[in-house]
Amino acid sequence: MSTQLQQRGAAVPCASRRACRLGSSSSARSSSKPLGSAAARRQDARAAALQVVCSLNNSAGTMAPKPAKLEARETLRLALPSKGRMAEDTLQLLKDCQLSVVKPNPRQYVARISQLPGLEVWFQRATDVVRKIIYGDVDLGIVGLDMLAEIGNDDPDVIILHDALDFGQCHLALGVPMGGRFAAVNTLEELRAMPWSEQAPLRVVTGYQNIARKFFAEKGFEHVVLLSADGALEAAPAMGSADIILDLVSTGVTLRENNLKQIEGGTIMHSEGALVANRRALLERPGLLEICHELIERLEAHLTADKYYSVIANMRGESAQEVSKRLLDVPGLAGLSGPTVSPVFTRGTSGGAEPHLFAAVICVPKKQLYPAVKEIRRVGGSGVLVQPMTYIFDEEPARWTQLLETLGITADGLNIK
Ligand SMILES: Nc1ncnc2c1ncn2[C@@H]1O[C@H](COP(=O)(O)OP(=O)(O)OP(=O)(O)O)[C@@H](O)[C@H]1O
Ligand SMILES: O=P(O)(O)OC[C@H]1O[C@H](OP(=O)(O)OP(=O)(O)O)[C@H](O)[C@@H]1O
Ligand SMILES: [Mg+2]
Repeated sequence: MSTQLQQRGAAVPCASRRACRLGSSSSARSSSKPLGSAAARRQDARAAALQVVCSLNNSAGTMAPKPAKLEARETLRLALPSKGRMAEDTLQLLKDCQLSVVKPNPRQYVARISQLPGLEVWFQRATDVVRKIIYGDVDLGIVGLDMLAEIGNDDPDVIILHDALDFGQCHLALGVPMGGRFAAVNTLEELRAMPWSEQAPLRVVTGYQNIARKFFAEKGFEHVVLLSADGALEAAPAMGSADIILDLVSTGVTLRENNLKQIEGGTIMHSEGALVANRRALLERPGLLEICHELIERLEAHLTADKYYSVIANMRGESAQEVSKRLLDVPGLAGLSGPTVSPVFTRGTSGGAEPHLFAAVICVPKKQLYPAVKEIRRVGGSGVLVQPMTYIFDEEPARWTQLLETLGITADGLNIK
Protein backbone atom coordinates (compact mmCIF):
# COMPACT_ATOMS: atom_id res chain seq x y z
CA MET A 1 0.00 0.00 0.00
CA SER A 2 1.72 3.21 -1.06
CA THR A 3 1.70 6.11 1.33
CA GLN A 4 1.70 9.64 0.00
CA LEU A 5 3.41 11.66 2.64
CA GLN A 6 3.87 15.29 1.71
CA GLN A 7 5.25 18.02 3.86
CA ARG A 8 3.86 21.49 4.00
CA GLY A 9 4.57 24.28 6.36
CA ALA A 10 6.82 27.31 6.44
CA ALA A 11 10.42 26.67 5.43
CA VAL A 12 11.84 25.66 8.76
CA PRO A 13 14.97 27.63 9.68
CA CYS A 14 17.99 25.43 9.25
CA ALA A 15 17.96 23.19 12.25
CA SER A 16 21.61 22.43 12.24
CA ARG A 17 24.42 24.87 11.59
CA ARG A 18 26.35 22.15 9.75
CA ALA A 19 23.64 21.63 7.19
CA CYS A 20 23.20 25.36 6.74
CA ARG A 21 26.96 25.83 6.52
CA LEU A 22 26.99 23.37 3.61
CA GLY A 23 24.47 25.61 1.86
CA SER A 24 26.27 28.79 2.81
CA SER A 25 29.72 27.30 2.26
CA SER A 26 28.79 26.62 -1.40
CA SER A 27 27.59 30.20 -1.66
CA ALA A 28 30.73 31.30 0.19
CA ARG A 29 32.85 29.35 -2.32
CA SER A 30 30.86 30.72 -5.23
CA SER A 31 31.21 34.26 -3.97
CA SER A 32 34.93 33.81 -3.38
CA LYS A 33 35.86 35.20 -6.88
CA PRO A 34 34.79 38.59 -8.30
CA LEU A 35 31.71 38.12 -10.56
CA GLY A 36 29.87 40.46 -12.97
CA SER A 37 26.53 41.72 -11.53
CA ALA A 38 24.29 39.34 -13.60
CA ALA A 39 26.47 36.35 -12.79
CA ALA A 40 26.62 37.45 -9.15
CA ARG A 41 22.83 37.65 -9.02
CA ARG A 42 22.56 34.15 -10.52
CA GLN A 43 25.08 32.88 -7.96
CA ASP A 44 23.22 34.49 -5.08
CA ALA A 45 19.92 33.03 -6.34
CA ARG A 46 21.52 29.58 -6.42
CA ALA A 47 22.91 30.01 -2.93
CA ALA A 48 19.50 31.13 -1.69
CA ALA A 49 17.89 28.10 -3.37
CA LEU A 50 20.46 25.88 -1.63
CA GLN A 51 19.57 27.47 1.69
CA VAL A 52 15.85 26.78 1.17
CA VAL A 53 16.52 23.19 0.06
CA CYS A 54 18.85 22.81 3.00
CA SER A 55 16.24 24.21 5.40
CA LEU A 56 13.47 21.99 4.05
CA ASN A 57 15.81 19.00 4.06
CA ASN A 58 16.58 19.79 7.66
CA SER A 59 12.95 19.93 8.58
CA ALA A 60 12.73 16.46 7.06
CA GLY A 61 15.47 15.38 9.41
CA THR A 62 18.19 14.65 6.84
CA MET A 63 21.45 15.89 8.22
CA ALA A 64 24.65 17.09 6.61
CA PRO A 65 27.43 14.46 6.31
CA LYS A 66 29.49 13.87 9.45
CA PRO A 67 33.21 14.66 9.63
CA ALA A 68 35.33 11.60 8.74
CA LYS A 69 37.20 11.88 12.06
CA LEU A 70 36.26 13.31 15.45
CA GLU A 71 37.79 16.72 16.06
CA ALA A 72 40.88 16.37 18.25
CA ARG A 73 40.39 17.91 21.71
CA GLU A 74 41.72 17.24 25.19
CA THR A 75 38.48 17.79 27.12
CA LEU A 76 35.48 15.47 27.37
CA ARG A 77 32.05 17.03 26.97
CA LEU A 78 28.59 16.38 28.43
CA ALA A 79 25.65 18.31 26.93
CA LEU A 80 22.66 19.07 29.16
CA PRO A 81 19.29 20.66 28.25
CA SER A 82 19.59 24.44 28.73
CA LYS A 83 15.94 25.20 29.49
CA GLY A 84 12.55 23.82 30.30
CA ARG A 85 11.52 20.92 32.51
CA MET A 86 14.30 18.66 31.24
CA ALA A 87 16.90 21.20 32.36
CA GLU A 88 15.59 21.42 35.91
CA ASP A 89 15.07 17.67 36.29
CA THR A 90 18.51 16.90 34.84
CA LEU A 91 20.31 19.23 37.26
CA GLN A 92 18.32 17.80 40.18
CA LEU A 93 19.15 14.21 39.24
CA LEU A 94 22.86 14.99 38.94
CA LYS A 95 22.71 16.82 42.29
CA ASP A 96 21.05 13.76 43.87
CA CYS A 97 24.03 11.76 42.58
CA GLN A 98 26.51 14.21 44.18
CA LEU A 99 27.34 15.50 40.69
CA SER A 100 26.09 19.06 41.12
CA VAL A 101 26.59 21.30 38.09
CA VAL A 102 27.77 24.76 39.03
CA LYS A 103 26.07 27.22 36.67
CA PRO A 104 26.67 30.68 38.15
CA ASN A 105 24.48 32.54 35.71
CA PRO A 106 21.58 31.54 33.38
CA ARG A 107 23.35 32.90 30.29
CA GLN A 108 26.44 30.79 30.89
CA TYR A 109 26.51 27.80 28.57
CA VAL A 110 29.64 26.02 29.84
CA ALA A 111 29.98 24.64 33.36
CA ARG A 112 31.78 21.97 35.39
CA ILE A 113 31.04 19.13 37.79
CA SER A 114 33.60 19.22 40.60
CA GLN A 115 33.42 15.43 41.10
CA LEU A 116 34.27 14.88 37.40
CA PRO A 117 37.13 17.31 36.76
CA GLY A 118 37.94 16.00 33.28
CA LEU A 119 34.44 16.72 32.01
CA GLU A 120 33.10 19.96 30.56
CA VAL A 121 29.35 20.58 30.78
CA TRP A 122 27.75 22.35 27.80
CA PHE A 123 24.15 23.61 27.97
CA GLN A 124 22.19 23.24 24.72
CA ARG A 125 18.55 23.16 23.62
CA ALA A 126 17.12 19.61 23.81
CA THR A 127 17.15 19.18 20.02
CA ASP A 128 20.74 20.34 19.75
CA VAL A 129 21.94 17.94 22.45
CA VAL A 130 21.12 15.13 20.01
CA ARG A 131 22.66 16.89 17.02
CA LYS A 132 25.87 17.63 18.88
CA ILE A 133 26.12 13.98 19.95
CA ILE A 134 25.62 12.80 16.34
CA TYR A 135 28.38 15.09 15.06
CA GLY A 136 30.69 14.42 17.98
CA ASP A 137 30.80 18.05 19.12
CA VAL A 138 29.97 16.61 22.51
CA ASP A 139 30.58 13.07 23.76
CA LEU A 140 27.68 12.53 26.19
CA GLY A 141 24.25 14.05 26.59
CA ILE A 142 21.06 13.88 28.58
CA VAL A 143 17.92 14.21 26.48
CA GLY A 144 14.39 12.90 26.10
CA LEU A 145 13.93 9.62 24.21
CA ASP A 146 11.39 11.40 22.00
CA MET A 147 14.00 13.93 20.86
CA LEU A 148 16.53 11.16 20.40
CA ALA A 149 14.12 9.26 18.14
CA GLU A 150 13.14 12.35 16.15
CA ILE A 151 16.55 13.94 15.63
CA GLY A 152 18.73 10.89 16.10
CA ASN A 153 16.68 8.94 13.58
CA ASP A 154 18.37 5.63 14.50
CA ASP A 155 21.85 7.06 13.86
CA PRO A 156 24.33 4.20 14.56
CA ASP A 157 26.77 6.67 16.12
CA VAL A 158 24.40 7.37 19.01
CA ILE A 159 24.38 4.87 21.88
CA ILE A 160 21.95 4.94 24.79
CA LEU A 161 23.82 4.39 28.06
CA HIS A 162 20.77 4.71 30.34
CA ASP A 163 17.21 4.87 28.96
CA ALA A 164 15.23 5.37 32.19
CA LEU A 165 16.41 8.38 34.19
CA ASP A 166 12.99 8.55 35.84
CA PHE A 167 12.07 12.11 34.82
CA GLY A 168 10.36 13.70 31.80
CA GLN A 169 8.03 10.72 31.57
CA CYS A 170 5.58 11.21 28.72
CA HIS A 171 4.55 9.51 25.51
CA LEU A 172 4.08 10.55 21.90
CA ALA A 173 0.50 10.02 20.80
CA LEU A 174 -2.11 11.04 18.27
CA GLY A 175 -4.63 13.63 19.45
CA VAL A 176 -7.96 13.23 17.64
CA PRO A 177 -10.98 15.57 17.97
CA MET A 178 -13.60 14.22 20.36
CA GLY A 179 -16.52 15.40 18.22
CA GLY A 180 -17.52 16.06 14.61
CA ARG A 181 -16.57 13.44 12.05
CA PHE A 182 -14.13 11.91 14.56
CA ALA A 183 -16.75 11.34 17.27
CA ALA A 184 -16.96 7.60 16.52
CA VAL A 185 -13.23 7.23 15.77
CA ASN A 186 -11.61 5.50 18.75
CA THR A 187 -9.01 3.26 17.14
CA LEU A 188 -6.17 3.68 14.63
CA GLU A 189 -7.98 1.31 12.27
CA GLU A 190 -11.10 3.48 12.34
CA LEU A 191 -8.96 6.57 11.66
CA ARG A 192 -7.25 4.85 8.73
CA ALA A 193 -10.57 3.63 7.33
CA MET A 194 -11.94 7.18 6.96
CA PRO A 195 -12.26 8.28 3.29
CA TRP A 196 -8.90 10.05 2.97
CA SER A 197 -7.85 10.94 -0.59
CA GLU A 198 -5.23 12.92 -2.47
CA GLN A 199 -7.66 15.84 -2.62
CA ALA A 200 -8.68 15.47 1.05
CA PRO A 201 -5.72 13.90 2.91
CA LEU A 202 -5.40 13.37 6.65
CA ARG A 203 -3.67 16.52 7.87
CA VAL A 204 -1.41 15.84 10.84
CA VAL A 205 0.36 18.67 12.65
CA THR A 206 3.43 17.67 14.60
CA GLY A 207 6.89 18.74 15.70
CA TYR A 208 8.01 15.13 15.18
CA GLN A 209 8.12 14.83 11.39
CA ASN A 210 10.53 11.88 11.16
CA ILE A 211 8.63 9.86 13.75
CA ALA A 212 5.28 10.72 12.14
CA ARG A 213 6.45 9.76 8.65
CA LYS A 214 7.65 6.34 9.84
CA PHE A 215 4.57 5.74 11.99
CA PHE A 216 1.97 6.43 9.31
CA ALA A 217 3.94 4.50 6.69
CA GLU A 218 4.30 1.48 8.99
CA LYS A 219 0.60 1.60 9.83
CA GLY A 220 -0.35 1.57 6.15
CA PHE A 221 -1.93 5.04 5.98
CA GLU A 222 -2.37 6.61 2.53
CA HIS A 223 -2.92 10.30 1.78
CA VAL A 224 -1.33 11.82 4.90
CA VAL A 225 0.04 15.37 4.93
CA LEU A 226 2.42 16.33 7.73
CA LEU A 227 2.27 19.95 8.85
CA SER A 228 4.95 21.53 11.01
CA ALA A 229 4.44 23.72 14.07
CA ASP A 230 6.61 24.64 17.02
CA GLY A 231 4.12 24.41 19.88
CA ALA A 232 0.52 24.73 21.08
CA LEU A 233 -0.37 22.09 18.49
CA GLU A 234 -3.57 21.20 20.31
CA ALA A 235 -5.21 24.36 18.95
CA ALA A 236 -4.77 23.32 15.32
CA PRO A 237 -7.83 21.04 14.85
CA ALA A 238 -10.18 23.66 16.36
CA MET A 239 -8.52 26.28 14.17
CA GLY A 240 -9.15 24.07 11.15
CA SER A 241 -5.48 24.03 10.15
CA ALA A 242 -5.09 20.30 10.82
CA ASP A 243 -7.29 17.26 11.38
CA ILE A 244 -5.30 15.63 14.18
CA ILE A 245 -2.04 16.19 16.07
CA LEU A 246 0.93 14.01 16.99
CA ASP A 247 2.52 15.38 20.17
CA LEU A 248 3.77 14.62 23.64
CA VAL A 249 1.24 13.62 26.27
CA SER A 250 1.94 13.47 29.98
CA THR A 251 -1.16 14.00 32.13
CA GLY A 252 -3.49 14.35 29.13
CA VAL A 253 -4.78 17.69 30.43
CA THR A 254 -3.77 19.74 27.36
CA LEU A 255 -5.46 17.25 25.02
CA ARG A 256 -8.63 17.16 27.07
CA GLU A 257 -8.81 20.93 27.52
CA ASN A 258 -8.69 21.25 23.72
CA ASN A 259 -11.38 18.63 23.11
CA LEU A 260 -8.91 16.06 21.80
CA LYS A 261 -8.73 12.37 22.71
CA GLN A 262 -6.19 9.58 22.44
CA ILE A 263 -7.20 6.52 20.44
CA GLU A 264 -6.39 2.83 20.70
CA GLY A 265 -3.23 2.15 18.71
CA GLY A 266 -2.44 5.87 18.62
CA THR A 267 0.48 5.82 21.06
CA ILE A 268 3.76 5.97 19.18
CA MET A 269 6.41 5.71 21.90
CA HIS A 270 7.19 6.20 25.59
CA SER A 271 9.69 8.92 26.46
CA GLU A 272 11.75 9.88 29.49
CA GLY A 273 15.18 11.30 30.20
CA ALA A 274 18.09 9.25 28.87
CA LEU A 275 21.90 9.37 28.95
CA VAL A 276 23.35 8.98 25.45
CA ALA A 277 26.86 8.95 23.97
CA ASN A 278 28.71 9.20 20.67
CA ARG A 279 29.99 5.73 19.76
CA ARG A 280 33.26 6.87 18.20
CA ALA A 281 34.03 9.10 21.19
CA LEU A 282 33.57 6.14 23.54
CA LEU A 283 36.12 4.17 21.53
CA GLU A 284 38.56 6.99 20.75
CA ARG A 285 38.55 9.51 23.59
CA PRO A 286 40.76 8.48 26.53
CA GLY A 287 39.00 8.61 29.89
CA LEU A 288 35.48 8.79 28.48
CA LEU A 289 34.55 5.18 29.24
CA GLU A 290 35.76 5.59 32.81
CA ILE A 291 33.48 8.63 33.22
CA CYS A 292 30.59 6.66 31.68
CA HIS A 293 31.21 3.85 34.15
CA GLU A 294 31.00 6.26 37.09
CA LEU A 295 27.91 7.98 35.68
CA ILE A 296 26.11 4.66 35.10
CA GLU A 297 27.10 3.41 38.58
CA ARG A 298 25.92 6.55 40.35
CA LEU A 299 22.71 6.87 38.31
CA GLU A 300 21.81 3.19 38.69
CA ALA A 301 22.54 3.15 42.45
CA HIS A 302 20.57 6.34 43.07
CA LEU A 303 17.60 5.47 40.84
CA THR A 304 17.30 2.04 42.47
CA ALA A 305 17.57 3.45 46.01
CA ASP A 306 15.05 6.17 45.18
CA LYS A 307 12.35 3.51 44.97
CA TYR A 308 12.90 2.28 48.56
CA TYR A 309 12.80 3.37 52.20
CA SER A 310 15.02 1.94 54.91
CA VAL A 311 12.71 0.85 57.78
CA ILE A 312 13.99 0.13 61.30
CA ALA A 313 11.71 -1.41 63.97
CA ASN A 314 12.17 -2.73 67.50
CA MET A 315 11.14 -6.37 67.72
CA ARG A 316 10.83 -8.56 70.83
CA GLY A 317 11.66 -12.22 70.32
CA GLU A 318 13.56 -15.33 71.49
CA SER A 319 16.53 -14.76 69.16
CA ALA A 320 17.67 -12.86 66.07
CA GLN A 321 16.90 -15.98 64.04
CA GLU A 322 13.36 -16.18 65.37
CA VAL A 323 12.73 -12.47 64.71
CA SER A 324 14.12 -12.64 61.16
CA LYS A 325 12.02 -15.72 60.42
CA ARG A 326 8.90 -13.87 61.62
CA LEU A 327 9.66 -11.06 59.16
CA LEU A 328 10.66 -13.35 56.29
CA ASP A 329 7.34 -15.20 56.63
CA VAL A 330 5.51 -11.96 55.73
CA PRO A 331 5.44 -11.17 51.99
CA GLY A 332 6.98 -7.75 51.34
CA LEU A 333 9.06 -7.69 54.50
CA ALA A 334 11.99 -9.66 53.10
CA GLY A 335 13.65 -6.46 51.83
CA LEU A 336 16.30 -6.66 49.09
CA SER A 337 18.00 -9.78 50.43
CA GLY A 338 16.58 -10.17 53.94
CA PRO A 339 16.15 -8.31 57.22
CA THR A 340 19.20 -7.26 59.27
CA VAL A 341 18.43 -8.11 62.93
CA SER A 342 20.72 -6.90 65.69
CA PRO A 343 20.59 -6.71 69.50
CA VAL A 344 19.57 -3.47 71.23
CA PHE A 345 21.70 -2.01 74.00
CA THR A 346 19.87 0.19 76.51
CA ARG A 347 21.15 2.16 79.57
CA GLY A 348 19.76 -0.38 81.98
CA THR A 349 21.81 -3.31 80.68
CA SER A 350 25.24 -2.07 81.91
CA GLY A 351 26.93 -2.87 78.62
CA GLY A 352 25.05 -6.06 77.74
CA ALA A 353 22.28 -6.39 75.20
CA GLU A 354 18.68 -5.91 76.31
CA PRO A 355 17.32 -9.49 76.57
CA HIS A 356 14.84 -10.45 73.85
CA LEU A 357 14.91 -6.98 72.24
CA PHE A 358 16.16 -6.62 68.66
CA ALA A 359 16.30 -3.93 65.97
CA ALA A 360 15.24 -5.13 62.52
CA VAL A 361 16.25 -3.19 59.35
CA ILE A 362 14.58 -3.87 56.01
CA CYS A 363 14.32 -2.11 52.60
CA VAL A 364 10.69 -1.45 51.73
CA PRO A 365 9.46 -0.26 48.30
CA LYS A 366 8.10 3.29 48.71
CA LYS A 367 4.77 2.26 47.21
CA GLN A 368 4.29 -0.40 49.86
CA LEU A 369 5.45 1.61 52.90
CA TYR A 370 2.29 1.94 54.96
CA PRO A 371 1.07 -1.65 54.42
CA ALA A 372 4.58 -2.77 55.43
CA VAL A 373 4.47 -0.67 58.62
CA LYS A 374 1.13 -2.27 59.53
CA GLU A 375 2.55 -5.75 58.89
CA ILE A 376 5.66 -5.00 60.97
CA ARG A 377 3.43 -3.95 63.86
CA ARG A 378 1.28 -7.07 63.36
CA VAL A 379 4.33 -9.31 63.88
CA GLY A 380 5.39 -7.40 66.99
CA GLY A 381 7.32 -4.42 65.68
CA SER A 382 7.24 -1.03 67.39
CA GLY A 383 9.02 2.33 67.21
CA VAL A 384 9.19 2.09 63.39
CA LEU A 385 11.74 4.53 61.89
CA VAL A 386 11.58 5.28 58.13
CA GLN A 387 14.56 6.76 56.24
CA PRO A 388 15.01 7.60 52.53
CA MET A 389 17.82 5.79 50.73
CA THR A 390 20.42 7.61 48.63
CA TYR A 391 22.28 4.78 46.91
CA ILE A 392 22.10 1.02 46.56
CA PHE A 393 25.38 -0.06 44.94
CA ASP A 394 24.80 -3.61 43.81
CA GLU A 395 27.00 -5.67 41.46
CA GLU A 396 28.33 -4.13 38.23
CA PRO A 397 25.31 -2.45 36.60
CA ALA A 398 23.82 -4.44 33.74
CA ARG A 399 23.82 -1.28 31.60
CA TRP A 400 27.62 -1.07 31.92
CA THR A 401 28.07 -4.69 30.89
CA GLN A 402 25.64 -4.11 28.03
CA LEU A 403 27.61 -1.03 26.88
CA LEU A 404 30.85 -3.04 26.69
CA GLU A 405 29.05 -5.73 24.70
CA THR A 406 27.57 -3.12 22.32
CA LEU A 407 31.03 -1.63 21.76
CA GLY A 408 32.56 -5.11 21.42
CA ILE A 409 35.23 -4.39 24.05
CA THR A 410 36.17 -5.54 27.56
CA ALA A 411 36.93 -3.47 30.64
CA ASP A 412 40.57 -4.66 30.60
CA GLY A 413 42.88 -1.70 30.75
CA LEU A 414 40.18 0.67 31.95
CA ASN A 415 40.84 2.47 35.21
CA ILE A 416 37.50 1.62 36.79
CA LYS A 417 38.35 -0.60 39.76
N1 LIG B 1 4.53 17.48 29.06
C1 LIG B 1 5.70 16.89 29.18
N2 LIG B 1 5.87 15.91 30.09
C2 LIG B 1 7.07 15.30 30.21
N3 LIG B 1 8.15 15.60 29.47
C3 LIG B 1 8.01 16.57 28.56
C4 LIG B 1 6.80 17.25 28.36
N4 LIG B 1 6.98 18.16 27.38
C5 LIG B 1 8.27 18.04 26.99
N5 LIG B 1 8.86 17.08 27.69
C6 LIG B 1 10.24 16.65 27.56
O1 LIG B 1 11.04 17.83 27.49
C7 LIG B 1 11.77 17.83 26.26
C8 LIG B 1 11.89 19.22 25.77
O2 LIG B 1 10.55 19.66 25.50
P1 LIG B 1 10.38 21.18 25.05
O3 LIG B 1 11.35 21.50 24.01
O4 LIG B 1 8.91 21.38 24.78
O5 LIG B 1 10.80 21.99 26.31
P2 LIG B 1 9.95 22.11 27.62
O6 LIG B 1 10.72 21.41 28.68
O7 LIG B 1 8.56 21.61 27.38
O8 LIG B 1 9.98 23.65 27.88
P3 LIG B 1 9.15 24.65 26.99
O9 LIG B 1 8.21 23.84 26.12
O10 LIG B 1 8.43 25.48 28.02
O11 LIG B 1 10.17 25.38 26.19
C9 LIG B 1 10.98 16.95 25.32
O12 LIG B 1 11.84 16.40 24.32
C10 LIG B 1 10.45 15.88 26.25
O13 LIG B 1 11.44 14.87 26.42
O1 LIG C 1 -0.33 15.91 28.81
P1 LIG C 1 0.08 17.21 29.46
O2 LIG C 1 0.52 17.05 30.88
O3 LIG C 1 -0.95 18.28 29.28
O4 LIG C 1 1.41 17.71 28.70
C1 LIG C 1 1.44 17.70 27.31
C2 LIG C 1 1.88 19.07 26.81
O5 LIG C 1 3.21 19.34 27.31
C3 LIG C 1 4.02 19.79 26.24
O6 LIG C 1 3.77 21.17 26.03
P2 LIG C 1 4.52 22.26 26.96
O7 LIG C 1 3.72 22.44 28.19
O8 LIG C 1 5.93 21.85 27.14
O9 LIG C 1 4.39 23.53 26.07
P3 LIG C 1 5.05 23.64 24.62
O10 LIG C 1 4.05 23.03 23.67
O11 LIG C 1 5.28 25.09 24.45
O12 LIG C 1 6.32 22.80 24.63
C4 LIG C 1 3.50 19.06 25.04
O13 LIG C 1 3.85 19.78 23.84
C5 LIG C 1 2.00 19.04 25.28
O14 LIG C 1 1.40 20.19 24.75
MG1 LIG D 1 7.36 22.00 25.89
